[in-house]
Amino acid sequence: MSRFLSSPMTAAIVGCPFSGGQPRVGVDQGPIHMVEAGLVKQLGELGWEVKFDGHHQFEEIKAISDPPIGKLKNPRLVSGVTRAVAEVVGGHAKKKELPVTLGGDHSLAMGTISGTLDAYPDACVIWVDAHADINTFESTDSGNIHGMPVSFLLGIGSKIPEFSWVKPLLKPERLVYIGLRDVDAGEKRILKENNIKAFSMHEVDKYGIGKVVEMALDHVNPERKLPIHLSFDVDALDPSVAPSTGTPVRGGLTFREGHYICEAIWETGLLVALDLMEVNPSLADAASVKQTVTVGCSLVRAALGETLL
Ligand SMILES: NC(=[NH2+])NCCC[C@H](N)C(=O)O
Ligand SMILES: [Mn+2]
Ligand SMILES: [Mn+2]
Repeated sequence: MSRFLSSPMTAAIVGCPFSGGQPRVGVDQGPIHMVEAGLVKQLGELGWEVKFDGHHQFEEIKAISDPPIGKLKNPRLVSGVTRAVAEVVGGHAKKKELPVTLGGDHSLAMGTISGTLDAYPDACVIWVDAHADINTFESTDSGNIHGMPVSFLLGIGSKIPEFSWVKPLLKPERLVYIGLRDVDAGEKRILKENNIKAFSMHEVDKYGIGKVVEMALDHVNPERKLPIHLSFDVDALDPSVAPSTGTPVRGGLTFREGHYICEAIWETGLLVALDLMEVNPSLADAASVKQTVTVGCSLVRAALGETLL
């Protein structure tokens, strides 16, 4: 059941083979692997109409010359690609379809969330990740834009002309994190200064995942009536569960905790967009890759209504 989607419910798979927001090759192969693992068919079996137009090639986006801006790497490429993604995701959302964006690196969320907020200005964002991805132009150490999309969406940090298309439509009180455990010092300051609610692994341990999801929803969606964008970085899961990802951090969510989050969000009936990011099939051995791709697909199914009984 979903309050905002048309029936029959349509899921639009947005395949984004993109790696320009971080340095490790291979994350662009994530969406291709998830589709090849049978995701389209699996969602069909759950009762969804599934649209899949093939993977985006971003052919129109050529960053002929893309020197760093400050520390930011591939800025024009990331801007161009995420802008195209925003158009596609926003278009599906306006048609009352559920965009399911497969990454690719998490800089893509600059596009997906812009698209969602274009269609649903009052949407809230649940960001499930080991990382806060909220570095600004000033605070980033790595210069990898996949560690920065949230700051652009909030409109904090120096404005960069190349990213002027990103409207700062996300309000800090409409954002909540679950799963954090590797947050840069500058990011901790930004979270505090902007009063952003975050449930780290410490809170998951302390309260249990059921209570954490409930508290997260109470914060961003107290009356349970706002549309929800779920942005899930597969590195939120423990590396023993999802090893094939570019920035693994130990001490993460268990298989069930990850799935519980997806199931509980689906149960709200408020989901309007989903991202599944940072699956990198070129890191680790074949068995680990298969495990990570499989878990990526099952998280998507859980968020789209698959139940255990
Ligand atoms: N989407 C991710 N996996 N992000 C990792 C970010 C790591 C680090 N905080 C950085 O800014 O570079
Ligand atoms: Mn991450
Ligand atoms: Mn991330």
